[in-house]
Amino acid sequence: MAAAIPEIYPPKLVLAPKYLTRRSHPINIPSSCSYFSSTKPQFQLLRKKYSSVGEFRVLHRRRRHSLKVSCRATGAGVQPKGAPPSPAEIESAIRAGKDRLLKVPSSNIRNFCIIAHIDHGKSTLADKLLQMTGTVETREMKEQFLDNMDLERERGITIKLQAARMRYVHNNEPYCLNLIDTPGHVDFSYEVSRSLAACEGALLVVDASQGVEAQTLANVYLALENNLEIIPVLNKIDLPGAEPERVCREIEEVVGLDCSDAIYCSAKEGIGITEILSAIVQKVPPPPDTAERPLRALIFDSYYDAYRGVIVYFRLIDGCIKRGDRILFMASGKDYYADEVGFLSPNQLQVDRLNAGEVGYLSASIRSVADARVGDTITHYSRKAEESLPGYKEVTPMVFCGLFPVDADQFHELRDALEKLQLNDSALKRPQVPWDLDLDVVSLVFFIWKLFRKGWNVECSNPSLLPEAGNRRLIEEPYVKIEMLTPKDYIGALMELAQDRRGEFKEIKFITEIRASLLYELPLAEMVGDFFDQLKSRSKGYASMEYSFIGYRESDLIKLDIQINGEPVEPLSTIVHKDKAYAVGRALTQKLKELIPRQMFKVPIQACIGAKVIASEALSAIRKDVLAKCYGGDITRKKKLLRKQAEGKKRMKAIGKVDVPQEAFMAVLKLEKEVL
Ligand SMILES: Nc1nc2c(ncn2[C@@H]2O[C@H](COP(=O)(O)OP(=O)(O)OP(=O)(O)O)[C@@H](O)[C@H]2O)c(=O)[nH]1
Repeated sequence: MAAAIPEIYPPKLVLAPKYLTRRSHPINIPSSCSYFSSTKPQFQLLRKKYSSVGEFRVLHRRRRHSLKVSCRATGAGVQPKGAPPSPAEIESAIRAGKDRLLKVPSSNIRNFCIIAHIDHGKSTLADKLLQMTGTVETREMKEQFLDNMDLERERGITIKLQAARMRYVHNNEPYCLNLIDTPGHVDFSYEVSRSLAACEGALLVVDASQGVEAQTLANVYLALENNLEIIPVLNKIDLPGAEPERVCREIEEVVGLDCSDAIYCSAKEGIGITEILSAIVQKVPPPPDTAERPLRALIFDSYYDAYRGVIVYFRLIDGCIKRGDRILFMASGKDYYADEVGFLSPNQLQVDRLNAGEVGYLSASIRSVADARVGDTITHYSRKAEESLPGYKEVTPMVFCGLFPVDADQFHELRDALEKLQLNDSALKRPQVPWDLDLDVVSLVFFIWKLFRKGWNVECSNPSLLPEAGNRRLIEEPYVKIEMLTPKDYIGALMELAQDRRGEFKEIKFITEIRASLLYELPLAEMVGDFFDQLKSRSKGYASMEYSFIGYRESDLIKLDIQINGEPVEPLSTIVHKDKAYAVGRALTQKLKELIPRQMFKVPIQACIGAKVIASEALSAIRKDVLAKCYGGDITRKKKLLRKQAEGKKRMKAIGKVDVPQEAFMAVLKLEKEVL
């Protein structure tokens, strides 16, 4: 254990600013120090490891010039921070649980993740593992440690991946267990696939009272594709409705996994946790020892920190990474100096170096997450890996959304907010909106449609720009393949739902006597919105689904325009399937009639396809009783007053402009979802 101490307690040296102002200034360094940092953050040290005498270079980040600093033997100028610990200090560190910083050989490292359907108890189990291994003190435990984004807590689902290093002693040998938490929601399958690629094993957590769900299957297939060792765990056995034996049989039949030594557990009650930890040590293979190869690290998550730039979470597949290394992101082609490397336990802890097989984080003053995307490979700038790690995918936008503030004056604030969001989420593409225009337009939920005209193809994401039917040859829309797993009683209801949404039936399979899998292909436009809600409500919450993009297909789509007082309102234009145009048109006009305030003149509200009006409503005029002041009196006088009023209204109608209130756009958005 004593040999590992320098790794645990690297004596830190702080380089005083006065030594960074002149070139080639000699510095005296105590020989016990292994690395140092600078008190001036704008300087980055290129060589941090050195012997007591030698030279190293200091780089000024912004100016990109470097200083040469030579070192002599001991003396003043650099203060060591923290002397090596005494044996008594080490013992107390072990007692306090801080010995998890201890390095273990790669044969004692286990990298694993937990895969499960949403709400089957992944986060609860992860928290219990952290607690049982002493990684997190019980009193430090927040409600759930791994779901530590506010949004995640609020919604109760895991969105962003997190990782944690745990120390576990098995048969008197210390092991380092790295847990990578995966999001369980259908929308994050790429992130799940990258975190699976960072592991050698997976705990397959299945709710013993519910059984295998669509997403369990999808994630198990992903795990099998990545050659992971899968350990089945049946959770929630404390529930009265738990049937672990039945669910075991279901896993064997549906997934084809041997469940003879599946672990029964209750993450909530803490039952079966030790068995799970032992199974991880015994069954999950250790990472191969490839520390000598050129560096290759797989990024499985990243986030933007306002002070340190992008923080990258990665798994070291080959080689090693040290603080101060010049690193290259192979897909984005960007290079940086690693300011800080460390691991998560589950809070970030800095270390000097990480080796092949370990999971850690780094910060390198990276400005945008787009430079270090999930799935990208990190290598050394000077000793590049020949090939990047497989599986990297550019995330292509599938759903487009028009965002707008209720108050049109806040467009610039909205733009700033979107820019910030984009720094943090590389999947977000900012719209090409002419921000400088006085925009009080609103767009509905858009997708990309592909248009094929004679000889050339275009992509269109704005319905108001869709050419008339005569000017285009064909139009394609994105399609998805969808698999629904449902108890057999709800098969009819779900088939009806899919068919209503223009779904093409592909296959039905009975995976057990009582559960079936339905396969459909349908347009993405029909699936976003409330499809998932409908699936849940029609199956009383028992069905689950999984989908994947399968490509573009030709479709009979048309543009539906809305005209108010004869004027087209472009932001309300929408693209709908021909068969649904009438229903959408009718619903839109009716809703607008309720929302637009009455004017002094009659306002027609029409839904049109090209020049053809398919639905129409009229907003009646506010009438002033112009005859009120005529007590009795001459009929010709009354007629004259009425004629004058009618003329006035006619003139107003011709020149009058109807303001559509922002609430109307919002309500139409909601309605679109309901009708579609
Ligand atoms: N009775 C019982 N309830 C449990 C057990 N494990 C988890 N739960 C409950 O199940 C619900 C879902 O648990 P989570 O751990 O949030 O589920 P999850 O799989 O992480 O969900 P996502 O983060 O959304 O993917 C919570 O209300 C937990 O309290 C268990 O062993 N027994």
